[in-house]
Amino acid sequence: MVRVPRHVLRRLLSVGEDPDAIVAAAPPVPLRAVFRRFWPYTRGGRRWMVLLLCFSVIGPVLDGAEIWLFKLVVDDVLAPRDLSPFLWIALAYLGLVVGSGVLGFADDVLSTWVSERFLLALRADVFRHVQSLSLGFFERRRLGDVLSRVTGDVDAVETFLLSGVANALYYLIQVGVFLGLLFYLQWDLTLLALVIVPLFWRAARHFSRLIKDASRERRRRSGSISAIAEESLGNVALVQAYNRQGWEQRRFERESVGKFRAAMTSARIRAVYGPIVEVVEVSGALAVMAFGTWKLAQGQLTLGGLLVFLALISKLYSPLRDLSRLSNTFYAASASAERIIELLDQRPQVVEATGARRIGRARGDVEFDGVSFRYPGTSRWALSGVSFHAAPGGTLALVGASGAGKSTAAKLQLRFYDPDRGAVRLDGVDLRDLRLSELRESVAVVLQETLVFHGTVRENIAYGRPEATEADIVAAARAADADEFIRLLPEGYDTMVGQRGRMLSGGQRQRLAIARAMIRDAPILLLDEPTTGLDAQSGRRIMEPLRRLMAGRTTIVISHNLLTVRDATCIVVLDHGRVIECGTHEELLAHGGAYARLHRLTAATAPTPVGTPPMGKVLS
Ligand SMILES: Nc1ncnc2c1ncn2[C@@H]1O[C@H](COP(=O)(O)OP(=O)(O)OP(=O)(O)O)[C@@H](O)[C@H]1O
Repeated sequence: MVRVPRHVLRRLLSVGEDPDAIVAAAPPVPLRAVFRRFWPYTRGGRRWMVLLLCFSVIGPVLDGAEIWLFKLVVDDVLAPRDLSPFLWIALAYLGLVVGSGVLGFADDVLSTWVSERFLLALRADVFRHVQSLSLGFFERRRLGDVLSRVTGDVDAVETFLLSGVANALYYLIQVGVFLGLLFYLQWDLTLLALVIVPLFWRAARHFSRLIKDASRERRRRSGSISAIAEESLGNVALVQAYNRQGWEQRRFERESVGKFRAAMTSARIRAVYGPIVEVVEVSGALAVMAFGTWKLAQGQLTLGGLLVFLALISKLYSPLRDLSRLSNTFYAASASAERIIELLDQRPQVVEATGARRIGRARGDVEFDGVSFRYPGTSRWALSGVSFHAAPGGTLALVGASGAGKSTAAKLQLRFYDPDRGAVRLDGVDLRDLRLSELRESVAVVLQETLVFHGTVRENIAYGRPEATEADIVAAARAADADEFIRLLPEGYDTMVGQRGRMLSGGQRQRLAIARAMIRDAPILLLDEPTTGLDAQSGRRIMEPLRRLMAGRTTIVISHNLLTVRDATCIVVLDHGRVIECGTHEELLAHGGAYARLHRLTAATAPTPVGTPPMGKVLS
C-alpha cells in the first residue's frame, strides 16, 4: 500500500496561514454557544417546528411500513404463490404513497416558511444592530466585509440552526424507527450492524474540525473579496484615472485564489471523508450479510426476512451517514455564525444614558468646554483642551490647517464620538445626558462630500424631514436656489439622481444638500466645507442660499471660504487640535497672528475669497 507522509496529508487537508489578511477571522465560538445565541430568533415559528418534528416521526414510519409491506408480499404472496392478500397489500401501499406525498408537500412548505421567517428576523436584527453602531465602527472596518456578513453569512446561520437541527432530528428519528424494526426482526444481527457506529462517530469528529478551519477561511476570504470589490468599484473613477486596474485586479485575484484554495481544501476533506465512510458502511453491511446468510441456512430466518433486514440496514445506514456528514455541515455553518456573532457583539461607543433628558426644540446654544479627544486606537490627541461657545443664532467658524481637528469637532457636536475629557453642551446640557435622537434632530448638516442617495430629487430633499409636503419641498428647493435647475431636469422633481447623485454636478448636489438641510429646519446648522470642490462661480452662487439657511440658526461652519468666515460672530483658529486664536474677523486681523497671515496671503492670491487655496497650505 502507498503510504502518504503525514506532512503531505496535513498540507492537503488544512488551510495555510495568510500573513497579509485583509479581513481578520472572527474569534471561535463553541457550537453550544452558537445555538444559544440564535435560538431566540426562532420565536414565532416554534410551534410549527413541533409540527415539523411530528412530520419527521411520521415520514420514517411510513417508509418503514412500505418496507414491511414488501416483506408481506415476499412471505405471504410470492413464497406461497397466493394472490388473495395482494389486493389489500396493494391498497395499503397506494395509501402509504399518497400519505407520503401529502406529508412531503406540507413538510416542504412549512419548513421553508419557518426557515425564511427565521432569516427575516435575524437579518433585520443584524441590520438594526449594524445601524446602531457608532461611526467609529465604520471608520475602522471594511464596509465590504460588513456587507458580506449581513448578506452571505446570515443565510448560513439558517443552515446551522434550522435546516441543520431539523435534518438532525429527522435522521435521528429515522435511525430510531429503523433500529426498532431491526431489533424486532433480529436483535443479534442488529447489534452486529451497529458495530460501525463508533467508527462513524470518530471519523465525523475528526473531519468536522478540519472542515471548520477550511470554512472559516472561506468565509473570511469572501469578506475580503467583498471589501476589495466595494472599495475598487466604489472608487472606479480614481482607479481608472490612476491606471490602477491591474493592481486592483491582482488584489482581487489574490483573495479569490485564497477562497479557491480554501474551497479545494474543503472538497479534499469531503472527498477523503466520503470513501472512508463508505468503507466502514460496506464492511458493516457485508458482516451482516454473512451472518444473515448463515442464519438463513440454519433456518432461523426466512428469505423475505433477510431481504427486508438488508433493505432496512441500508435505510439505517443512510441516516447514520447523513448524520455524520451533517456534523461537517454544522461546523462549516458555524464559521459563518461566528462572523455574525462577532458583529452582534460590537457595542456602540456612543450610547444613550438611561433616563436621558428631553429638551424639545433646542435654542441652539453650543458650548465646547475643555474638550480633549483621541480616536480609539490612536495615541495622538485630535483635540486638546478645546473651548468655545456659540450663542443661539450666532455663527462660529472653525478654521485651521488640514488635520487641525475641525471635522473632529463637528463629529463631537453630532455625538458620533464622546470626548475623553471636558464636555460638549447643547443649551447647557451635556450631550451625554441628552436623548440621541433629539440631539440629532436639532442639527442639520451640509457636509464636505455631499451625500445624495439613489432616488428622486424629491426623495433626496425630503430625506431631511420625511413628513414634508410637496409645498415644503419646493419652498426648500427655491430657498436653496435649486428649484430652477431641478425644473430643467428631464423629469423635474421626479428625476432619478443616480447612486451618489452622479447625474448632478457638484454645485447642484450641494444645493440639493442645502435644500435638505433647509427642510429639516433645525436650530443648529453644521457646515463642513460647503464650498469645497466648487469653482468660484458655483461657490459664490451657493453663498446666497447658504446665508438664507443660516439666518436665525446657530451655525458652526468649517470653511476655507472667507466670505462665510468673515461674517462669523466668532472665528476659532485650530492648530494641531488646540485653539490658538479666537475672535471676530476684525479682532483677529488686528491681532496679527495666524488668521491675519492667512487673510493677507489669500487676499494677495485671489480676487474673491471664494475658491481660495486651502488654508492648511498657509497655516501649516
Ligand atoms: N477616524 C479617524 N481615526 C483616527 N484618526 C483620525 C480619524 N479621523 C481623523 N483622524 C485624525 O485626527 C486629526 C484631526 O482630523 P480632522 O479630520 O478633524 O482634521 P480637519 O481639521 O477636519 O482636516 P481637513 O481640513 O483636512 O478636513 C488628524 O490628525 C487625523 O489624522
